[in-house]
Amino acid sequence: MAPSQLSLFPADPSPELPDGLTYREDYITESDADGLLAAVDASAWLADLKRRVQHYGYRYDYKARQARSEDRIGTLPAFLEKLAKRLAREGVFSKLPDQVIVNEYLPGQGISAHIDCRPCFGETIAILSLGSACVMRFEHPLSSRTVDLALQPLSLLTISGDARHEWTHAIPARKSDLIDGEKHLRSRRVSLTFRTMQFD
Ligand SMILES: O=C(O)CCC(=O)C(=O)O
Ligand SMILES: [Fe+2]
Repeated sequence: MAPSQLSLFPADPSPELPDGLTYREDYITESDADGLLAAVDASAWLADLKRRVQHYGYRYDYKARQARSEDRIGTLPAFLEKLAKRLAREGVFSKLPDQVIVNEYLPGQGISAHIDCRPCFGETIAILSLGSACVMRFEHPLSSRTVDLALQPLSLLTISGDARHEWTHAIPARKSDLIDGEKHLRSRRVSLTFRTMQFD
């Protein structure tokens, strides 16, 4: 079994990741994660959604479901710039990511099924997970296929291709997940989502 499949939710005995998804465990170390969480927690949270978020680079407008050039906030802070540079250097992105959203999920919080804004953001989305594990659900609306993937802390998920354009992703709003057949109570999870802005 490929390492990327070890944490797949075993509802389907031979689940296959959607094309365009990559999942890597231990992308960062525990001490990197501690440093990132401290930096995030020293920054201001926006509390206008059900979950708290922070926006960097460009502000994302949840009502209009877009970010535009006029939504520019500024350059990424050093703690995110360092990761953005690593992601570009390693070829995860073909150019330096310039937009980051930090999401905080307390037990019971989630994000509803969506496709990240296609005209605003480039081909690749990269999500770094900190804190609690949680299940992300991918759904292919045309075929009704669903794939549940457990995102472990320190892991990096990249979404591109079919997974970016044809599948939705969501984090069910619940307090526990079934991971490898075992009930896993959620604690606080913080994710960092890196993107590249795309302008017409
Ligand atoms: O928090 C996550 O892992 C997913 C975040 C997400 O899908 C988004 O911000 O578009
Ligand atoms: Fe998303």
